[in-house]
Amino acid sequence: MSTSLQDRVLDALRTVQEPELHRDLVTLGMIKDLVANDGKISFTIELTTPACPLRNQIESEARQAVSMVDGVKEIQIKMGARVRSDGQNRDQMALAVKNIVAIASGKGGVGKSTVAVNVAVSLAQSGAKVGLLDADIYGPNVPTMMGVDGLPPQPGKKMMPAEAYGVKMISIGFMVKPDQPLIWRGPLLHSAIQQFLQDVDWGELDYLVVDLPPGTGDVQLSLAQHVPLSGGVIVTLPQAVSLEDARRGLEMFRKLNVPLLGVIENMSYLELPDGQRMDVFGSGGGEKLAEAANVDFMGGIPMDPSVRISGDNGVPVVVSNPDSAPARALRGLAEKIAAALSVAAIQSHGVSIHLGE
Ligand SMILES: Nc1ncnc2c1ncn2[C@@H]1O[C@H](COP(=O)(O)OP(=O)(O)OP(=O)(O)O)[C@@H](O)[C@H]1O
Repeated sequence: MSTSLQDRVLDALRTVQEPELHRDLVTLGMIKDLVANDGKISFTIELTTPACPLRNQIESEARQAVSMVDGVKEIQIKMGARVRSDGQNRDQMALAVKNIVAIASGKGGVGKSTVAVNVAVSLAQSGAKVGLLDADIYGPNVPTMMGVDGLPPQPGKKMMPAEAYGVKMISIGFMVKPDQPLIWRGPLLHSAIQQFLQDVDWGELDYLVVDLPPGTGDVQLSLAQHVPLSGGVIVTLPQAVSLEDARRGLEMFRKLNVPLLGVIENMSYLELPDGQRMDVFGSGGGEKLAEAANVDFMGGIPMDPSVRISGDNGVPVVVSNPDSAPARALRGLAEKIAAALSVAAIQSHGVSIHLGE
């Protein structure tokens, strides 16, 4: 019995792997609206994130595979994206958020907030629905970096988040006066976080990025415990410190049963006017940390005055200087985080759940 053209096209697409998820496009439920009509084939490839850097590669491999099928005369491929959820049920929190990722660091001043802000804005620029929760009680500087003074007018019962560069944003800094020392005791902090998750009108989000306070102690641990996280990322400097950092960062996420998605190194080097690179903070720390923690080293961000100036001016560097080296690095890291979240989502509930969706 001969198989239909449609079935043969599907079989061909089963030979095309999603390079990051290591499974084929059909098994991952990424092929939608397949029509085979008189040799004319059309279908949509639904990527797991709009921030997928491999979109062209996936499209061309799919086209190549289908073009080999007997009887195919014409191929039309549409590229789409639907961010998969990590499978956690957040309904009881009335939170329609598919993935929550925490940005953490072993110590202060390493650029954790800079990474959180630019990753959130990059994901929004790619077309995803993104929120940013600044939970850094020691230095809530996300509003400054996003150019936001405070909350918008609050007409209804639910708290409306601020919004900038396509990202919905809320900060623990909105809850204190500028010069008030930030003394947050456990219960107060937890109720603030609870409020941010439950009482804020986030709407539907693909990604909620959480800027944690620096450090991996009890405060961070208990704070992160109150947020149903899909994964965590650690930001570090290249200094050869910190097997200790790695251990503590790893411990923190492990205690929470949260996948550590990877390590990001900030201020990796300074590019001098003659093109040479200066290792201001040493080199190799990020990779060592990742190796010690047995997680992915996601990459480094160069040191560049434009990053600080952009942060101070409230225009993140991926917006103010999109073609600069740090902006390109930060966009690449956003793509890596999105990919790692896709992998974690697929691993958390297998692939079968996607097939009928
Ligand atoms: N790659 C970079 N190049 C130049 N300056 C940078 C870079 N990354 C961060 N900075 C600057 O370093 C300072 C600290 O960064 P940031 O506030 O993001 O760190 P943090 O780890 O969140 O600090 P905190 O411990 O206060 O939360 C900021 O002024 C920021 O603009």
